[in-house]
Amino acid sequence: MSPTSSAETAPAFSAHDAVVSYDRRPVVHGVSFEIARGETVAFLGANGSGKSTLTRALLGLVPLSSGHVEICGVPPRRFRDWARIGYVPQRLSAGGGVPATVREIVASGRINRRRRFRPASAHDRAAVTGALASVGLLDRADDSVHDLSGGQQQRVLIARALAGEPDIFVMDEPMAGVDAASQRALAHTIEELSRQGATVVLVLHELGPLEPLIGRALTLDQGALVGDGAPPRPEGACARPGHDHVHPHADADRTPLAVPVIEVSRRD
Ligand SMILES: Nc1ncnc2c1ncn2[C@@H]1O[C@H](COP(=O)(O)OP(=O)(O)OP(=O)(O)O)[C@@H](O)[C@H]1O
Repeated sequence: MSPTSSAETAPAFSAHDAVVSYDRRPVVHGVSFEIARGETVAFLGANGSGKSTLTRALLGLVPLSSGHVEICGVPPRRFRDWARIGYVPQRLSAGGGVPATVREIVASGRINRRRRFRPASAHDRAAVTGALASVGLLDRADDSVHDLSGGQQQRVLIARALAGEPDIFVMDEPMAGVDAASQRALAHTIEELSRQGATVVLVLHELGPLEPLIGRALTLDQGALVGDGAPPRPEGACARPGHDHVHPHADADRTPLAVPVIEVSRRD
Protein backbone atom coordinates (compact mmCIF):
# COMPACT_ATOMS: atom_id res chain seq x y z
CA MET A 1 0.00 0.00 0.00
CA SER A 2 1.35 3.43 -0.82
CA PRO A 3 1.97 5.73 2.15
CA THR A 4 -0.87 8.04 1.09
CA SER A 5 -3.52 5.36 0.65
CA SER A 6 -5.44 3.23 3.08
CA ALA A 7 -7.54 0.15 2.57
CA GLU A 8 -10.62 2.39 2.29
CA THR A 9 -9.23 5.08 0.00
CA ALA A 10 -6.92 3.06 -2.23
CA PRO A 11 -8.09 2.21 -5.75
CA ALA A 12 -10.18 -0.93 -6.07
CA PHE A 13 -7.43 -2.34 -8.29
CA SER A 14 -4.02 -1.17 -9.33
CA ALA A 15 -1.34 -2.70 -11.51
CA HIS A 16 2.24 -1.49 -11.83
CA ASP A 17 4.40 -2.93 -14.61
CA ALA A 18 2.54 -6.21 -14.22
CA VAL A 19 3.91 -9.07 -16.30
CA VAL A 20 2.27 -12.50 -16.48
CA SER A 21 3.91 -15.42 -18.25
CA TYR A 22 2.82 -18.93 -19.06
CA ASP A 23 5.71 -21.36 -19.48
CA ARG A 24 8.04 -18.34 -19.51
CA ARG A 25 6.10 -16.82 -22.44
CA PRO A 26 4.88 -13.35 -21.40
CA VAL A 27 1.19 -12.90 -22.24
CA VAL A 28 0.71 -9.67 -20.27
CA HIS A 29 3.48 -7.18 -20.90
CA GLY A 30 4.16 -4.74 -18.10
CA VAL A 31 0.76 -3.06 -17.78
CA SER A 32 0.02 -0.24 -15.34
CA PHE A 33 -3.33 1.31 -14.42
CA GLU A 34 -5.64 2.08 -11.54
CA ILE A 35 -9.35 1.41 -11.23
CA ALA A 36 -11.02 3.72 -8.71
CA ARG A 37 -13.75 2.71 -6.28
CA GLY A 38 -17.13 2.91 -7.94
CA GLU A 39 -15.77 2.90 -11.48
CA THR A 40 -17.25 0.74 -14.22
CA VAL A 41 -14.45 -0.30 -16.54
CA ALA A 42 -14.17 -2.74 -19.43
CA PHE A 43 -11.14 -4.65 -20.60
CA LEU A 44 -11.44 -4.90 -24.37
CA GLY A 45 -9.35 -6.82 -26.86
CA ALA A 46 -9.33 -9.65 -29.36
CA ASN A 47 -9.20 -13.33 -28.45
CA GLY A 48 -5.95 -14.14 -26.73
CA SER A 49 -5.00 -10.51 -26.03
CA GLY A 50 -4.63 -11.29 -22.32
CA LYS A 51 -7.86 -9.90 -20.83
CA SER A 52 -8.72 -12.97 -18.75
CA THR A 53 -5.15 -13.52 -17.67
CA LEU A 54 -4.85 -9.92 -16.51
CA THR A 55 -8.10 -10.00 -14.53
CA ARG A 56 -7.10 -13.30 -12.94
CA ALA A 57 -3.76 -11.76 -12.03
CA LEU A 58 -5.55 -8.78 -10.45
CA LEU A 59 -7.31 -11.28 -8.18
CA GLY A 60 -4.14 -13.22 -7.42
CA LEU A 61 -5.40 -16.29 -9.29
CA VAL A 62 -2.32 -16.39 -11.50
CA PRO A 63 1.10 -15.22 -10.30
CA LEU A 64 2.97 -12.25 -11.74
CA SER A 65 6.43 -12.83 -13.12
CA SER A 66 7.26 -9.21 -12.29
CA GLY A 67 5.61 -5.99 -11.21
CA HIS A 68 2.81 -5.89 -8.70
CA VAL A 69 -0.95 -5.61 -8.34
CA GLU A 70 -3.08 -4.50 -5.42
CA ILE A 71 -6.70 -4.97 -4.39
CA CYS A 72 -7.87 -2.02 -2.29
CA GLY A 73 -4.23 -1.15 -1.68
CA VAL A 74 -3.21 -4.65 -0.59
CA PRO A 75 -1.36 -7.34 -2.60
CA PRO A 76 -3.69 -10.28 -3.33
CA ARG A 77 -1.74 -12.64 -1.06
CA ARG A 78 -2.41 -10.33 1.91
CA PHE A 79 -5.93 -9.36 0.92
CA ARG A 80 -8.46 -10.91 3.35
CA ASP A 81 -11.77 -9.25 2.57
CA TRP A 82 -12.78 -11.63 -0.22
CA ALA A 83 -16.46 -11.24 0.63
CA ARG A 84 -16.17 -7.82 -1.02
CA ILE A 85 -15.27 -9.38 -4.37
CA GLY A 86 -17.78 -11.02 -6.70
CA TYR A 87 -15.90 -12.86 -9.43
CA VAL A 88 -17.70 -14.28 -12.44
CA PRO A 89 -15.28 -16.52 -14.33
CA GLN A 90 -15.57 -16.99 -18.06
CA ARG A 91 -16.85 -20.55 -17.94
CA LEU A 92 -18.60 -22.64 -15.35
CA SER A 93 -15.97 -24.23 -13.16
CA ALA A 94 -18.04 -24.56 -10.01
CA GLY A 95 -19.62 -27.93 -9.57
CA GLY A 96 -17.21 -29.93 -11.73
CA GLY A 97 -18.37 -33.52 -11.80
CA VAL A 98 -20.55 -33.04 -8.71
CA PRO A 99 -24.27 -32.89 -9.52
CA ALA A 100 -24.83 -29.59 -7.71
CA THR A 101 -28.13 -27.80 -8.05
CA VAL A 102 -28.44 -24.25 -9.26
CA ARG A 103 -29.38 -23.11 -5.75
CA GLU A 104 -26.35 -24.86 -4.22
CA ILE A 105 -23.99 -23.16 -6.64
CA VAL A 106 -25.57 -19.77 -6.00
CA ALA A 107 -25.55 -20.36 -2.21
CA SER A 108 -21.81 -21.09 -2.42
CA GLY A 109 -21.46 -17.39 -3.22
CA ARG A 110 -22.35 -16.62 0.39
CA ILE A 111 -19.66 -18.78 1.97
CA ASN A 112 -17.47 -15.78 2.73
CA ARG A 113 -20.44 -14.08 4.42
CA ARG A 114 -21.66 -17.02 6.54
CA ARG A 115 -20.58 -17.60 10.09
CA ARG A 116 -18.67 -20.84 10.43
CA PHE A 117 -20.69 -23.97 11.19
CA ARG A 118 -23.89 -21.95 11.43
CA PRO A 119 -26.94 -22.81 9.34
CA ALA A 120 -27.94 -20.33 6.68
CA SER A 121 -29.73 -17.33 8.17
CA ALA A 122 -32.94 -15.83 6.80
CA HIS A 123 -30.78 -13.12 5.25
CA ASP A 124 -28.55 -15.74 3.58
CA ARG A 125 -31.58 -17.47 2.10
CA ALA A 126 -33.11 -14.19 0.97
CA ALA A 127 -29.86 -13.14 -0.71
CA VAL A 128 -29.71 -16.42 -2.63
CA THR A 129 -33.37 -16.19 -3.67
CA GLY A 130 -32.94 -12.56 -4.70
CA ALA A 131 -29.88 -13.39 -6.78
CA LEU A 132 -31.71 -16.26 -8.50
CA ALA A 133 -34.64 -13.97 -9.27
CA SER A 134 -32.31 -11.31 -10.61
CA VAL A 135 -30.99 -13.62 -13.30
CA GLY A 136 -34.37 -15.22 -14.00
CA LEU A 137 -33.49 -18.68 -12.70
CA LEU A 138 -35.76 -19.05 -9.67
CA ASP A 139 -37.78 -21.71 -11.49
CA ARG A 140 -34.58 -23.71 -12.16
CA ALA A 141 -33.25 -23.49 -8.59
CA ASP A 142 -33.57 -27.21 -7.87
CA ASP A 143 -32.29 -28.43 -11.23
CA SER A 144 -28.80 -29.81 -11.68
CA VAL A 145 -26.56 -27.11 -13.08
CA HIS A 146 -25.42 -29.62 -15.70
CA ASP A 147 -28.93 -29.63 -17.19
CA LEU A 148 -28.67 -25.94 -18.05
CA SER A 149 -27.50 -24.39 -21.30
CA GLY A 150 -24.19 -22.56 -21.43
CA GLY A 151 -25.94 -19.20 -21.25
CA GLN A 152 -27.99 -20.30 -18.25
CA GLN A 153 -24.84 -21.57 -16.54
CA GLN A 154 -23.32 -18.16 -17.12
CA ARG A 155 -26.30 -16.62 -15.34
CA VAL A 156 -25.79 -19.07 -12.44
CA LEU A 157 -22.27 -17.71 -12.04
CA ILE A 158 -23.54 -14.14 -12.06
CA ALA A 159 -26.15 -15.06 -9.44
CA ARG A 160 -23.45 -16.69 -7.32
CA ALA A 161 -21.50 -13.42 -7.36
CA LEU A 162 -24.63 -11.36 -6.59
CA ALA A 163 -25.57 -13.64 -3.68
CA GLY A 164 -22.41 -12.68 -1.81
CA GLU A 165 -23.47 -8.99 -1.86
CA PRO A 166 -19.99 -7.80 -2.80
CA ASP A 167 -19.20 -4.21 -3.69
CA ILE A 168 -16.52 -5.05 -6.27
CA PHE A 169 -17.48 -7.17 -9.26
CA VAL A 170 -15.10 -8.74 -11.75
CA MET A 171 -17.02 -10.36 -14.59
CA ASP A 172 -15.24 -12.19 -17.38
CA GLU A 173 -17.43 -12.13 -20.50
CA PRO A 174 -20.72 -12.09 -18.55
CA MET A 175 -22.73 -11.79 -21.76
CA ALA A 176 -21.12 -14.74 -23.53
CA GLY A 177 -23.74 -17.16 -24.80
CA VAL A 178 -26.62 -15.16 -23.30
CA ASP A 179 -29.47 -14.20 -25.65
CA ALA A 180 -30.21 -10.57 -26.50
CA ALA A 181 -33.18 -10.12 -24.12
CA SER A 182 -31.22 -11.60 -21.21
CA GLN A 183 -28.22 -9.44 -22.12
CA ARG A 184 -30.38 -6.33 -21.79
CA ALA A 185 -31.66 -7.52 -18.40
CA LEU A 186 -28.13 -8.23 -17.22
CA ALA A 187 -27.06 -4.80 -18.45
CA HIS A 188 -29.83 -3.37 -16.28
CA THR A 189 -28.53 -5.36 -13.30
CA ILE A 190 -25.00 -4.08 -13.87
CA GLU A 191 -26.28 -0.53 -14.30
CA GLU A 192 -28.07 -0.84 -10.96
CA LEU A 193 -24.94 -2.18 -9.26
CA SER A 194 -22.97 0.68 -10.69
CA ARG A 195 -25.60 3.23 -9.64
CA GLN A 196 -25.41 1.90 -6.09
CA GLY A 197 -21.68 2.56 -6.01
CA ALA A 198 -20.24 -0.85 -6.83
CA THR A 199 -16.96 -1.14 -8.69
CA VAL A 200 -17.57 -3.16 -11.85
CA VAL A 201 -14.74 -4.58 -13.94
CA LEU A 202 -15.87 -6.34 -17.09
CA VAL A 203 -13.96 -8.39 -19.62
CA LEU A 204 -15.72 -7.92 -22.94
CA HIS A 205 -15.04 -8.58 -26.58
CA GLU A 206 -17.80 -6.16 -27.54
CA LEU A 207 -19.75 -3.61 -25.54
CA GLY A 208 -23.22 -4.52 -26.81
CA PRO A 209 -25.99 -3.41 -24.42
CA LEU A 210 -23.36 -2.42 -21.85
CA GLU A 211 -22.12 0.39 -24.04
CA PRO A 212 -23.97 3.22 -22.22
CA LEU A 213 -22.42 2.09 -18.92
CA ILE A 214 -18.82 1.96 -20.05
CA GLY A 215 -17.12 5.31 -19.78
CA ARG A 216 -13.65 3.83 -19.68
CA ALA A 217 -12.12 0.97 -21.60
CA LEU A 218 -8.69 -0.52 -21.09
CA THR A 219 -7.76 -2.04 -24.43
CA LEU A 220 -5.28 -4.87 -24.71
CA ASP A 221 -3.45 -5.97 -27.82
CA GLN A 222 -1.18 -9.01 -27.57
CA GLY A 223 -0.76 -8.47 -23.86
CA ALA A 224 0.05 -4.77 -24.07
CA LEU A 225 -2.20 -1.99 -22.83
CA VAL A 226 -2.80 0.06 -25.99
CA GLY A 227 -5.73 2.21 -24.90
CA ASP A 228 -7.17 3.72 -21.73
CA GLY A 229 -10.13 6.02 -22.18
CA ALA A 230 -13.53 6.33 -23.74
CA PRO A 231 -14.43 3.14 -25.60
CA PRO A 232 -14.49 3.14 -29.39
CA ARG A 233 -17.80 4.22 -30.90
CA PRO A 234 -19.90 1.46 -32.47
CA GLU A 235 -19.81 1.05 -36.23
CA GLY A 236 -21.71 -2.21 -36.37
CA ALA A 237 -22.78 -5.15 -34.29
CA CYS A 238 -19.27 -6.34 -33.58
CA ALA A 239 -17.21 -3.25 -34.39
CA ARG A 240 -15.00 -3.60 -31.38
CA PRO A 241 -11.40 -4.57 -30.70
CA GLY A 242 -12.52 -8.16 -30.36
CA HIS A 243 -14.66 -8.27 -33.48
CA ASP A 244 -13.08 -11.56 -34.50
CA HIS A 245 -13.88 -13.02 -31.14
CA VAL A 246 -15.13 -16.60 -30.88
CA HIS A 247 -17.94 -16.91 -28.35
CA PRO A 248 -17.20 -19.52 -25.67
CA HIS A 249 -20.84 -20.56 -25.45
CA ALA A 250 -22.52 -21.28 -28.75
CA ASP A 251 -25.76 -22.35 -27.10
CA ALA A 252 -27.32 -19.03 -26.13
CA ASP A 253 -30.25 -19.56 -23.83
CA ARG A 254 -33.56 -18.04 -24.63
CA THR A 255 -35.13 -17.29 -21.25
CA PRO A 256 -35.89 -13.59 -20.73
CA LEU A 257 -34.92 -12.28 -17.33
CA ALA A 258 -36.99 -10.70 -14.62
CA VAL A 259 -36.13 -7.08 -13.90
CA PRO A 260 -33.49 -7.41 -11.21
CA VAL A 261 -33.35 -5.69 -7.87
CA ILE A 262 -29.92 -5.86 -6.29
CA GLU A 263 -28.58 -4.44 -3.07
CA VAL A 264 -24.91 -3.57 -2.89
CA SER A 265 -23.29 -3.28 0.50
CA ARG A 266 -21.89 0.24 0.87
CA ARG A 267 -18.45 0.60 2.39
CA ASP A 268 -17.87 4.30 2.41
N1 LIG B 1 -3.43 -21.62 -18.57
C1 LIG B 1 -2.76 -21.21 -19.65
N2 LIG B 1 -1.60 -21.81 -20.00
C2 LIG B 1 -0.90 -21.38 -21.08
N3 LIG B 1 -1.29 -20.38 -21.89
C3 LIG B 1 -2.44 -19.75 -21.59
C4 LIG B 1 -3.23 -20.12 -20.46
N4 LIG B 1 -4.32 -19.32 -20.41
C5 LIG B 1 -4.21 -18.47 -21.46
N5 LIG B 1 -3.09 -18.73 -22.17
C6 LIG B 1 -2.61 -17.99 -23.35
O1 LIG B 1 -2.39 -16.65 -22.91
C7 LIG B 1 -2.79 -15.74 -23.93
C8 LIG B 1 -3.82 -14.78 -23.35
O2 LIG B 1 -5.02 -15.54 -23.09
P1 LIG B 1 -6.28 -14.92 -22.35
O3 LIG B 1 -7.28 -16.01 -22.18
O4 LIG B 1 -5.83 -14.18 -21.16
O5 LIG B 1 -6.78 -13.88 -23.44
P2 LIG B 1 -8.22 -13.23 -23.59
O6 LIG B 1 -8.00 -11.88 -24.15
O7 LIG B 1 -8.97 -13.33 -22.33
O8 LIG B 1 -8.86 -14.16 -24.70
P3 LIG B 1 -10.32 -14.80 -24.79
O9 LIG B 1 -11.21 -13.67 -25.14
O10 LIG B 1 -10.19 -15.81 -25.89
O11 LIG B 1 -10.61 -15.42 -23.46
C9 LIG B 1 -3.29 -16.58 -25.09
O12 LIG B 1 -2.22 -16.75 -26.01
C10 LIG B 1 -3.65 -17.88 -24.45
O13 LIG B 1 -3.51 -18.94 -25.36
